[in-house]
Amino acid sequence: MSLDNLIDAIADQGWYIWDDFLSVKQVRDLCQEMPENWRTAQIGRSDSKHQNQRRRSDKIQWLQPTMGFAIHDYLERMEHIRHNVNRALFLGLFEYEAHFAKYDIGDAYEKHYDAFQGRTNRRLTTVMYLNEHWTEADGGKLKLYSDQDELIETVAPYAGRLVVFLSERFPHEVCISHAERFSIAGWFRTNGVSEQCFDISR
Ligand SMILES: O=C(O)CCC(=O)C(=O)O
Ligand SMILES: [Fe+2]
Repeated sequence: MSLDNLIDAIADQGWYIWDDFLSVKQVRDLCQEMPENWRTAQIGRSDSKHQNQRRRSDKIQWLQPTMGFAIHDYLERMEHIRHNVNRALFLGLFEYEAHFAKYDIGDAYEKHYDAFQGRTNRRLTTVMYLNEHWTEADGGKLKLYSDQDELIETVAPYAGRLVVFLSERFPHEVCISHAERFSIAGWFRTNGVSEQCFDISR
């Protein structure tokens, strides 16, 4: 698993799973820097944001490079990916935004797209998992579907594993979690204007 494999997989199939992207130590360091003040996650753009506990029940906290060394390091790694993916695939990825997510027992995220064509500038989704002792019984798997709604892959949220996929192409869901589940969800965005609206939503 490597950056070259990631680039080839995104070009060929649009998604990639990178196991051991981070070491156990790097995952632990990130967990140490995870803030405590979780906010209920929201769905949709700034003008239509609403909280919908049925569709999405995770709590989030946006990453800032100033939050700590491990977070800064993680954002640097994403910057490295952004640079190399742009160079190889000309996706025009301009910036990266990411939040920690916490799913308590019983939490889930119903099937959704991270981006709708022409309506947001999220192009490439990343999910980093932080669950060191995850087992089958803990549930919380990510299911990735094709745009014809066929199940492509079921992904357990093992620590160190990074999932990357094109935000507009793959509906996906987080199955009900039976244990506390931690992750960093992030999006590479293109710059700017879509359908005459600046998309500055978070
Ligand atoms: O945590 C995951 O596996 C995916 C989360 C997700 O789909 C999202 O935050 O948009
Ligand atoms: Fe998503």
